[in-house]
Amino acid sequence: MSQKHSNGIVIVAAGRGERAGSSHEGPKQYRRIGGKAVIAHSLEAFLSWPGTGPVVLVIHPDDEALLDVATASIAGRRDCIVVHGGATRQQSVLKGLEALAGRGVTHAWIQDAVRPFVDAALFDRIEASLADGASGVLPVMPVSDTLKRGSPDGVVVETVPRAGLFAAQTPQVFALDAILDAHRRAAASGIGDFTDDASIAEWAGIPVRLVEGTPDNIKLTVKRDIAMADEKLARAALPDVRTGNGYDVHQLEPGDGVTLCGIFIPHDQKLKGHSDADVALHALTDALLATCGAGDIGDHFPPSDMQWKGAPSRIFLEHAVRIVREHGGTIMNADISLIAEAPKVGPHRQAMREKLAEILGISLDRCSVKATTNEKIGFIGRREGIAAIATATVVYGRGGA
Ligand SMILES: Nc1ccn([C@@H]2O[C@H](COP(=O)(O)OP(=O)(O)OP(=O)(O)O)[C@@H](O)[C@H]2O)c(=O)n1
Ligand SMILES: C[C@](O)(CO)[C@H](O)COP(=O)(O)O
Repeated sequence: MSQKHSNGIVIVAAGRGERAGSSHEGPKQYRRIGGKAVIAHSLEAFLSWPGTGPVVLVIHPDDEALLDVATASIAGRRDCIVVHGGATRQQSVLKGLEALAGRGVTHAWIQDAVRPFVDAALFDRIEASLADGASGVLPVMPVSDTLKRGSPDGVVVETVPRAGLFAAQTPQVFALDAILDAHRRAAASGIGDFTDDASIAEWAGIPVRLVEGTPDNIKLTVKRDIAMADEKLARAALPDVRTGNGYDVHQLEPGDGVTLCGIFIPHDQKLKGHSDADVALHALTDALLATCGAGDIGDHFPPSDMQWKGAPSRIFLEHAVRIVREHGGTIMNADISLIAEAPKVGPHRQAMREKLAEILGISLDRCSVKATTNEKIGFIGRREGIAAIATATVVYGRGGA
């Protein structure tokens, strides 16, 4: 059954974070991870989601200034309602729900400020469950460790079957009237040891539907959780730089010239191959494809396919450039080493670099061509073939490859 609803958000942030230990930044919800306070991550996740209505921030009376600093740059922060919490999470949630009442909200989304990795995909799953008529929704992750019950003196008492057991996350979402009533009744009855709102709903007889949580949506509880969250965000902010390499070799035979890096060089030999046998562009094509795991030149242009007979190798390279761009890549640099006894590459090097710059669509200083002989050793030294080694550097955008 589908029903119209409007969402009010309660973000509880009035705890003291004793298990995480103290810091000069204040309790854990004000600690900076990835350059931003934990509570700012959680708040931004909601404010950037279109389904969000009024937001209540439940804070400790001592933390007004910390909240202002932590959320100063967040658009929409000034529209949030700020109330003071209580001595327990349960009491803080009740204060937040009371602040939502009378604001035209049908459903309350109750969120721990200290779950900074909550995401819009989870909101959408919850929303779908509400639209389907759920009166309460709880995001959960199945428990994956074997569970033991221990005695106070540290001895295993029993193994608890884990089938059907889940770890509860937030946001936990309920019809506002029902959960507010349940919280009020629990408080009036002096029951103050509920650690989450789904257990209050359970106590009050409100059916709660499970939806799949998000593995990353962890609660920052101890010091190590905060350090790991910070490292995770620091890693995510690093540019995604990838390097690919490629190698190719073609045999020489009597002829009138070779094409290397797209430049024809008159010579008394030619390179034998299905296409124009430009080893340099072939190696670079492989290097580019390697940066996004897109196979090699043979996968894209099988030698058995007659349409590539005598083809100019720039079309292979252009294809690789397209694939890199489709994966969100920006080519930063291409470097080719040619290994040939002859012809001399030096006089053509500038033209080769210009050709690479044109095909790759990057500046000349990002294109390098080098050459070396093989000191008359081996098949290259005997002028039986020419080889090329290429390296490409590509930066991929987040959400790209
Ligand atoms: N009196 C309280 C206690 C907790 N919370 C909030 O409830 C969430 C989850 O609680 P928890 O991780 O237990 O936080 P703390 O109570 O701060 O941690 P600790 O138990 O280690 O002191 C946190 O966002 C916390 O700020 C709250 O609003 N009011
Ligand atoms: C609400 C909660 O995050 C769900 O897992 C959890 O119960 C909070 O527990 P805590 O005792 O306040 O850490």
